[in-house]
Amino acid sequence: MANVLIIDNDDATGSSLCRTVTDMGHDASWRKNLREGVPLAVSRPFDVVFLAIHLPDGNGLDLLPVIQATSSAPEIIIMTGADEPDAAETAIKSGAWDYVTKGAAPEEVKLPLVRAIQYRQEKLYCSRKNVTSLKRDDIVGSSRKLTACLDQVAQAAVNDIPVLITGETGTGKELFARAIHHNSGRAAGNFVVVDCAALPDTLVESLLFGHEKGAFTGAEHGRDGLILQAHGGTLFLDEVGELSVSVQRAFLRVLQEHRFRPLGGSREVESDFRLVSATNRDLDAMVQGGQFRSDLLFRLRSFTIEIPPLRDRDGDVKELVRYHMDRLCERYGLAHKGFAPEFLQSLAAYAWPGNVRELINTLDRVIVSARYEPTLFPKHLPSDIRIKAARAANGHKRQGDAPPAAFHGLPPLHDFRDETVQRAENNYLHELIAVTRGNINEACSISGLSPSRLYALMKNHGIHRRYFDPDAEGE
Ligand SMILES: Nc1ncnc2c1ncn2[C@@H]1O[C@H](COP(=O)(O)OP(=O)(O)OP(=O)(O)O)[C@@H](O)[C@H]1O
Repeated sequence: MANVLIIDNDDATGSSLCRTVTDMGHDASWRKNLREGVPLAVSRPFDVVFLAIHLPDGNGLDLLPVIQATSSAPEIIIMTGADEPDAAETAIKSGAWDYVTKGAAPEEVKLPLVRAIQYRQEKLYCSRKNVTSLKRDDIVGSSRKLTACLDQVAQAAVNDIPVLITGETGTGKELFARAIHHNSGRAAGNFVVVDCAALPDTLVESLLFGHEKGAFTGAEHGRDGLILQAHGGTLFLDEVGELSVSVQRAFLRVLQEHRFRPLGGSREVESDFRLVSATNRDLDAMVQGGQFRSDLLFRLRSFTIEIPPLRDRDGDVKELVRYHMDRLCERYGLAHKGFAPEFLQSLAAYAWPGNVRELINTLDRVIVSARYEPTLFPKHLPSDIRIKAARAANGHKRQGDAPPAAFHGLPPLHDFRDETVQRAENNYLHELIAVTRGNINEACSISGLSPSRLYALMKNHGIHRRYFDPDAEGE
């Protein structure tokens, strides 16, 4: 929630702005002259100040530098009259964040305000970035696009504004929502998931708001709803696009006031939760089609994180395969497996319409087909995946796409050698784990390495030492 100060003597403009700001979930203070407005800006931290130019006791632009010099250094949005074409230019030259015309519709005021708040949050994040190290939870991948999303998680974690996570099915939206929670100041509170697609119409209100004993037939005990369970923590609305219109209305009120009345209750209760939502639907199109409330959408997406599909994340498939294959082997009590390079190449060539979830399901099928065999080859892949991957590779050739760099000519020997050694070492280590079934003495005796050298090599390759040392903590 941001703190916004309005300095304007015009009653209609001031009250309309106050309403818009509070409707967006922020705190609004309103003063009608510089005599009261400027001392307030000095004494209390504000994020944004809406400042009129012509005020009863002076020109707002003259005091703009004073407001900017306060310790909270708020962003200033100047309010100009429709008949002052030069005022906008003057405002920008004076270092204001933006300007709006007095009497503008609320929608026109919201965007500069959202941007100013986002800018401040990013600034705050950058200043804290050096001391903040993100807990990635189980998020695997180091592609540029995934790393950019992790940066956004870090930004979202240091403030409390609502976050909307978008992306195709199976891209990891829930995982990212959990990462925001675990890295936030609310990590000690609950992370409560509301699966909006699975809320039965008849029970939705009691599930969300809770109920008192005897509120309806069969309510033998009172019960807290999901919203109250999220008090002090994070409420995650998964598949938010599936909320029915009547529940959207009820939710909007809860988001505005953070208060609600349980079914059968006589008093309202309060819940201080942070909201994160996710969807794979086009909510703007749903607003256009009348299926989603625009005022609710506005509240949900103060900050947006768009998770890219797996096919656009260069190199992540390989990392995900190693990570999830190791977890699956552990779950089935199997020794860890090595990979033939062609196995990984086939997986990387496939488009993964179901994204990471489809990849994990595929690996599950691979385990069934490979069982105790220590190395995975393309033949272990389900045939539909092999066929689609082969078609995708052929498609590239037929369409005359530039062939991969390796086919043009040779890379520099130095790069080629390094990459080959790295790959060979990595395969060797996985084979070693598989062959020795995690017996460190046997692994040292086969490889001729000391335990410390072996552990160091594993660390270089991002392979966890617990494969040989089950008591090892996460690194
Ligand atoms: N980057 C990642 N690293 C490791 N595992 C991942 C990653 N992304 C997703 N997963 C795994 O993929 C599966 C699907 O992820 P998740 O449920 O978060 O996707 P989603 O986008 O919320 O899907 P949906 O839209 O269908 O609800 C989960 O098992 C999750 O742990």
